Amino acid sequence: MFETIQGEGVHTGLPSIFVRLQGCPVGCPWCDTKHTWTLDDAFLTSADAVLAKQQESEHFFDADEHALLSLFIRRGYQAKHVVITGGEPCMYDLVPFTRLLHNNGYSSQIETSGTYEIKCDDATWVTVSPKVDMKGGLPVLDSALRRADEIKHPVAMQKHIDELDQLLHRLGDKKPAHICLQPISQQQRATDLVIKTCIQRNWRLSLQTHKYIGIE
Ligand SMILES: C[S@@+](CC[C@H](N)C(=O)[O-])C[C@H]1O[C@@H](n2cnc3c(N)ncnc32)[C@H](O)[C@@H]1O
Ligand SMILES: Nc1nc2[nH]cc(C(=O)O)c2c(=O)[nH]1
Ligand code: SF4
Ligand SMILES: [Mg+2]
Repeated sequence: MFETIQGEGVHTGLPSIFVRLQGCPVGCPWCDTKHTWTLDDAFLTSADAVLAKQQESEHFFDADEHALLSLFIRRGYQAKHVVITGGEPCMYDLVPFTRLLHNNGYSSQIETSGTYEIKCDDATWVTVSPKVDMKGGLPVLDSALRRADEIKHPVAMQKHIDELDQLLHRLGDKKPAHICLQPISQQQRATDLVIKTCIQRNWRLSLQTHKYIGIE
């Protein structure tokens, strides 16, 4: 859990509290948060120990929605936007947490792969970064994409754009309002391809801006 600036997608630039939920079975080879994949009780520790981490590790803490809200206040966070990411946050039922946030003056956003059913408040902004090789299969992904406010598609090569085209084709006129392409791992070739494609299609460029400016 940390306070920073949203670095990706439509809300880029917005001060945000990030809550990174532990566990993800999807296994994207280029994932930049591989330390969140395991969910092993051997790494269960206290909130204070996790918040004091100086480097990435698989250690995590257990908290309900009320404990998280209390921690925001105890740590003096000023941001009013909460980004729930992971790992794969939709392994968890996020209805209680997102409702509590909205009742306390926060807005919320979920960053999900679309591999699990999305359970959250209606007012939550949902960003789906589609992963096609997953457990839930295409029905789960299609319903996630229909709920999505924003698609943020990671791209390294043309094949990834072709995959997105197939997904969008299946959705027909139920496409999310915002489609962003995000170069994988700041690679120059991926960035060039994404710029060219965004201009052609009138889609949005999402750079991982936090990585360019060296913040979390
Ligand atoms: C680490 S994932 C966690 C949330 C969820 N599991 C998902 O994939 O959306 C957060 C975002 O980072 C993106 N991402 C992960 N590794 C990346 C990389 N190396 N380059 C660009 N984007 C990456 C994902 O596609 C996703 O949009
Ligand atoms: N600053 C910042 N913005 C982000 N947007 C999505 C992120 C994520 O890892 O889900 C992320 C992240 O890790 N840091
Ligand atoms: S789904 Fe998200 S957290 Fe899981 S491996 Fe892929 S990018 Fe990483
Ligand atoms: Mg990240």
